[in-house]
Amino acid sequence: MLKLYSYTDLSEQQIEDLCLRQLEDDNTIQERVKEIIDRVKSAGDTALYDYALAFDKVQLAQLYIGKEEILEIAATIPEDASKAIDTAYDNIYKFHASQVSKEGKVETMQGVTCWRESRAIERVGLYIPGGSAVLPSTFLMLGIPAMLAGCKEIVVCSPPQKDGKTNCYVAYVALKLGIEKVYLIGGAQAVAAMAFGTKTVPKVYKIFGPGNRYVTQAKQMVQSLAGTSIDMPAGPSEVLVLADDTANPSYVASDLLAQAEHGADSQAILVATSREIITETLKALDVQLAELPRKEVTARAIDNSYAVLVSDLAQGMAFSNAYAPEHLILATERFEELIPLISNAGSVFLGNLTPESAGDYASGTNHTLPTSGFAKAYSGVSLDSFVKKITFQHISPQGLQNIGNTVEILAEAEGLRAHRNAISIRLKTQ
Ligand SMILES: NC(=O)c1ccc[n+]([C@@H]2O[C@H](COP(=O)([O-])OP(=O)(O)OC[C@H]3O[C@@H](n4cnc5c(N)ncnc54)[C@H](O)[C@@H]3O)[C@@H](O)[C@H]2O)c1
Ligand SMILES: N[C@H](CO)Cc1c[nH]c[nH+]1
Ligand SMILES: [Zn+2]
Repeated sequence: MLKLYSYTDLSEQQIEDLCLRQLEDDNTIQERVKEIIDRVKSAGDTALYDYALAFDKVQLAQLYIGKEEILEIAATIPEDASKAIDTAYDNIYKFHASQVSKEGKVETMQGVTCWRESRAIERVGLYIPGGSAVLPSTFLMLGIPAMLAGCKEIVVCSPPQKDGKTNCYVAYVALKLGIEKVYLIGGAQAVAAMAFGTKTVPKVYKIFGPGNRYVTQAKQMVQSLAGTSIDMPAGPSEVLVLADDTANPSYVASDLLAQAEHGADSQAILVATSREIITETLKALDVQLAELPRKEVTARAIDNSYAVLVSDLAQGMAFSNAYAPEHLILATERFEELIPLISNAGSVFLGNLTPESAGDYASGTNHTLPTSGFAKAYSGVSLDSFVKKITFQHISPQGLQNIGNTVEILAEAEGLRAHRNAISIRLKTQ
């Protein structure tokens, strides 16, 4: 059952506390992940085989499946599933291809020209979750922009399944993306392997992808331990639904449950402008929950969630901005007027016919998004995440005359004579 709060009765501190995600056991997780990272760093592949046995309960013969096996496994995909993947692929491709942009050159002063060019990050690592559910959709969300950006080496890790392989959906996506190896490695050990490299797993410059708390913690740790860059902390899924009396309570309940079913540490928050919407949504939620195959785990996430009663939509938006949800659903016909009020959210779903599941799989936007309040400062994955922007400049003889003295004076003001000289020597000889 969802706990219920009334916004007007909450103090600022209580709102802040409500916006904290479940943080119990953080120290234990940190210690365990550090141990895993250290062991992968020192023992390499041996550690990876050991962890596959310990956590995924499989004795692997090899740490990856190669081209032949990918082809064989992909061939077993049911036809309706391959068609659905094709459609999702096309939409995600179209949306991310539209993000390819070229900036113009800018003459900041006559003869001084500056510009930026994008270059792909050469070696990237993609983590595809596969613990409680295997997520080939994440493979599309990461693989398509990596390919569009032109990344030369794309290393893919996903936990091995019970048969010591990956499933036909992941294999089919690998085939579509032209990826010839899928490493059968999950959790913090996969992140460590890609960050430090092992005999089998190539070291990468940047690691992408969502995952459970072990994966997310490991990504955060390898930034300082291995100097590896990461996309963002993309941990347990969460949703905040802001509903008014134009919402359909059954739809709202289905959206809350959709994110709750990801895992017990997921959160589904209902913010509503009337008690009636909350009551009706909770009724629908109970009915729908009882029918779900993952009802135990989903119910645990619901226990970890709550509803907030607000006086109007603007107050609801204030709470949403404080919470900074990974997904924000505006279950109201008045969504247009709320758009300018949104300051913190990973991805937003507008109106009563736009379920968050559409974005999870197939509409085109990326589903790898910041959780735990990180939407206050991070964006979700996009094509930009896979490139660096390099700046260029060129100065002509006229430009040197125009800018020279400014640089000389500023260098002198900082007491950096050699900087000044690099200009003066040129001015004298021109
Ligand atoms: N934020 C996003 O963009 C986004 C997108 C998709 C999924 N998700 C989230 O990704 C997560 C996927 O989690 P998952 O667990 O199903 O798969 P996962 O692949 O992230 O994790 C599975 C791995 O965790 C490791 N592990 C499990 N128990 C462990 C333990 N006790 N100690 C050390 N390591 C352990 C194992 O190595 C296992 O292979 C969910 O929380 C889901 O909500 C987030
Ligand atoms: N909702 C997840 C992002 O938080 C993405 C996903 C994949 N499959 C289903 N859902
Ligand atoms: Zn989802």
